[in-house]
Amino acid sequence: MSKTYDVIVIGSGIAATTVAMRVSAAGRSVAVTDFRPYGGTCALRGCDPKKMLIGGTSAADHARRMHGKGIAGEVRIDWRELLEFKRGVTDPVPEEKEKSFSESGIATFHGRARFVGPNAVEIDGDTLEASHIVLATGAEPMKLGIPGEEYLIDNEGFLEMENLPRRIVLVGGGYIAAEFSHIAARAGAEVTILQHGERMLKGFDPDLVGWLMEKYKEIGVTLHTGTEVKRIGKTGDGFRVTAAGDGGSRTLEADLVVHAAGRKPDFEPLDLKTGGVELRDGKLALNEYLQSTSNPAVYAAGDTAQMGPPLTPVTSHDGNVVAANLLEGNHSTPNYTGVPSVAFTLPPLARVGLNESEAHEQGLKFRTRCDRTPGWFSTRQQAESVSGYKVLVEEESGQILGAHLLGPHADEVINAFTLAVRHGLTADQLKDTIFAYPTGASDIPSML
Ligand SMILES: Cc1cc2nc3c(=O)[nH]c(=O)nc-3n(C[C@H](O)[C@H](O)[C@H](O)COP(=O)(O)OP(=O)(O)OC[C@H]3O[C@@H](n4cnc5c(N)ncnc54)[C@H](O)[C@@H]3O)c2cc1C
Ligand SMILES: NC(=O)c1ccc[n+]([C@@H]2O[C@H](COP(=O)([O-])OP(=O)(O)OC[C@H]3O[C@@H](n4cnc5c(N)ncnc54)[C@H](O)[C@@H]3O)[C@@H](O)[C@H]2O)c1
Repeated sequence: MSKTYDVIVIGSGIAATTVAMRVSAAGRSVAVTDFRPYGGTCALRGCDPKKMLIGGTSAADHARRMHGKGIAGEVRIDWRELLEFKRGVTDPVPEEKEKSFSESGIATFHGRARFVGPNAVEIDGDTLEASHIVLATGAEPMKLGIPGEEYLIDNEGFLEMENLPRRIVLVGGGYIAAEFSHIAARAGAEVTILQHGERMLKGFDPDLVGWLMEKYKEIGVTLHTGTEVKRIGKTGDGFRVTAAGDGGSRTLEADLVVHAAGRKPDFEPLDLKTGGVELRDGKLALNEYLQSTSNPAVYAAGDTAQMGPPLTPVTSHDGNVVAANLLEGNHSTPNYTGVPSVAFTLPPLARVGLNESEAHEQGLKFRTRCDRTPGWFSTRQQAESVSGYKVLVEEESGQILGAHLLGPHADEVINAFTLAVRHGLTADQLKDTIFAYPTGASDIPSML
């Protein structure tokens, strides 16, 4: 027998939670399902567990930078203890999340949903029907289509490994490679990154990424750009990674090989065709209200919608848009202006708004302020050696078009620039703001 709800939400990450809680609070009957423990990528396999590990590595890194400056003695990371510290925060999430759904009157299911009709899904033998179905199914590591792919561990495996292996190879050179390499190298592993692009972190400003690369050298991370992984083989107690690059073929021995080569939604298990949900260029075909153009009963939010950048604050923004449209009819559209992004390296790298090539492409007239700032108080006080900024200001309006920051406080200071970019503040308005001193934000007027 089938069960009927107003809304079925597939997934239990931030996008799903935002929709389910808001719609249920408005009195609609809601069912949620996930085939993994409840909580989604950010809380269980992404942002939060990663930041827990970075907390430990950053404490050790800071102590090492302060060596001979008032801090004495060797600092060592105890991986097992750090993992336990992380687990203390992340392990309770699934139970707490399910409890909060149940307390809100949301029906909870555990299993993979697939469409059995335009308004119906099947979950482990149960058929659920609803006026609306929300896809909040996130993204998965991309298939690389190379021999030995099965030997790769993904973000989930890395963030759960019991022991830190000696030699780690990361396949890819984006966010995950940038952050995991900094964690592993600080914790004592020999890390190599194999990146098929020309440089790391292609979404970030090239000059600031170049400055950050000095840090990679300093902490002993080996980077091979222009290098594509072709095969992974098993050896007696480890793996052999074969890659091809400009300089020919390269073979590396490793104890662990990590997937850091991009993520995308996995639509296959959902049987979208049966649900009447069409794809366009491999993405869900959605209108501006995040509603399927082929099946109006279906909406999508977060990484699976692929409308904004695949970042946590975007997933909750999408979730709010979908919830508003479900409750009051289509009227809300997402606004992705000024979404900030941070690579949590040590020090962190951050951006918001346009970079120089995007501003040129839009035909904008702008001035750029850019400098390295190792001599600034905020950097010296942290015993850091690498920091800098680039800020783009539109000539005529004086508005901040984009900000790119590298340094000990970049991950927090970017939020002040986010406010400026999203709400059209001018450089003069930011300059006229009185920031608390001595903080990272008190550097802002000197960047304008
Ligand atoms: C290692 C890592 C670090 C990250 N760090 C950051 C960061 O620092 N800051 C940031 O902003 N973003 C970060 N991100 C990105 C961020 O985690 C994602 O953008 C966000 O979690 C996506 O949320 P979501 O709700 O769209 O999907 P998810 O949280 O991925 O939730 C989707 C859920 O749907 C379930 N599901 C899928 N298909 C089905 C099905 N058919 N039936 C039932 N359930 C299904 C999945 O099991 C999953 O739990 C990171 C990502 C990774 C991988
Ligand atoms: N701090 C954050 O906000 C954060 C942190 C981690 C992940 N994330 C999210 O998760 C997503 C996935 O992260 P990611 O680092 O896996 O992807 P990414 O898209 O950031 O980077 C993937 C990189 O792998 C390279 N690559 C692809 N195939 C390759 C191959 N066969 N050999 C060598 N290199 C290859 C690509 O050129 C690319 O540079 C990101 O898009 C991001 O939105 C965000």
